[in-house]
Amino acid sequence: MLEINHVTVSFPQKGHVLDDLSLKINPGAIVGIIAPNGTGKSTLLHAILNTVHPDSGDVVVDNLRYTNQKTTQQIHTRLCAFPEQSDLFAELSGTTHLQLYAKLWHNQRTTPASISAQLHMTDYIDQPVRTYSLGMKQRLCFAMVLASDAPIMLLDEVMNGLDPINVALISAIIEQLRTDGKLIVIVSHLLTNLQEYTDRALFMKGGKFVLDVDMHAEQPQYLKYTLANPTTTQQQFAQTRHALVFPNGLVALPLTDQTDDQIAEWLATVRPWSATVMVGPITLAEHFSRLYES
Ligand SMILES: Nc1ncnc2c1ncn2[C@@H]1O[C@H](COP(=O)(O)OP(=O)(O)OP(=O)(O)O)[C@@H](O)[C@H]1O
Repeated sequence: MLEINHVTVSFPQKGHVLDDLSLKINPGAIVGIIAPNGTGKSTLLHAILNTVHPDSGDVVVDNLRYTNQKTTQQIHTRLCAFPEQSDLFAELSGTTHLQLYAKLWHNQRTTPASISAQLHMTDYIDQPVRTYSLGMKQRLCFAMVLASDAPIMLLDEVMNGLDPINVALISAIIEQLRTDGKLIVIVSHLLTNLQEYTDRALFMKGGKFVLDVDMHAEQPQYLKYTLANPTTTQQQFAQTRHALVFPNGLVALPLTDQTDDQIAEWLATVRPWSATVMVGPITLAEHFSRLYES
């Protein structure tokens, strides 16, 4: 289990990047951390790894805290962070990188060969990394996390630079990791992709979690439509129905407690106004727009 208890981190001239942040995650869960650039997502992962030391609060991994070298080592055998491409060794092969991670984390469950086959890397895995494209290096970085087989995986921008086929491949593997009981914290700007597999989505703002979406809970339904330049009548219609109005022109009328007749009436009203009218929950991308776009 991973616990973050009242963690505050500040940097000179930045103030609190993390402000009294708390979070508890059980194994077998994928938690997405969402926020615009420069908000503190990576800082949170660094605090979990203890590569950034909190001003106050603490991180607890399976009841262990970063109190001394021994507990730090014990925690670090349980955690594996997605490496930066700049950490790769240009002259070493992908296989050597996988062997290194497997050895450091004492992985006896999977082999570099099975991991490279799973990620369709077999053709080039024995070539030196200097011959890899950006996407090939990105896949190798993910393969290294798999090679660790650590119970907790911290994935910062794992999908960066990947084509849609590889995004789908890695997404499917992440879902399988959850089934295997891994605890995964993922930072990503691909919100439609996160929507498919996260168990929980946490939105950060001002150093705090401002929205915590349980993706398995029944999501409230909305009648959603888009108005580029709403008239006064259209604004009043939305206002009196307690609509959520988004900066990109999306209007969402809450359907909770509305009768079928009422919904049919609203549909008939808004259909001539907007080319796209639909019923559904607020998506992660829509939450993002509402929270961060001015
Ligand atoms: N070591 C540091 N020293 C000073 N300021 C830092 C340091 N690390 C991060 N920051 C600042 O903290 C803030 C949050 O940075 P962080 O990298 O955590 O953001 P992020 O949400 O991960 O952004 P991105 O989506 O761009 O990766 C930024 O303003 C950044 O400049």
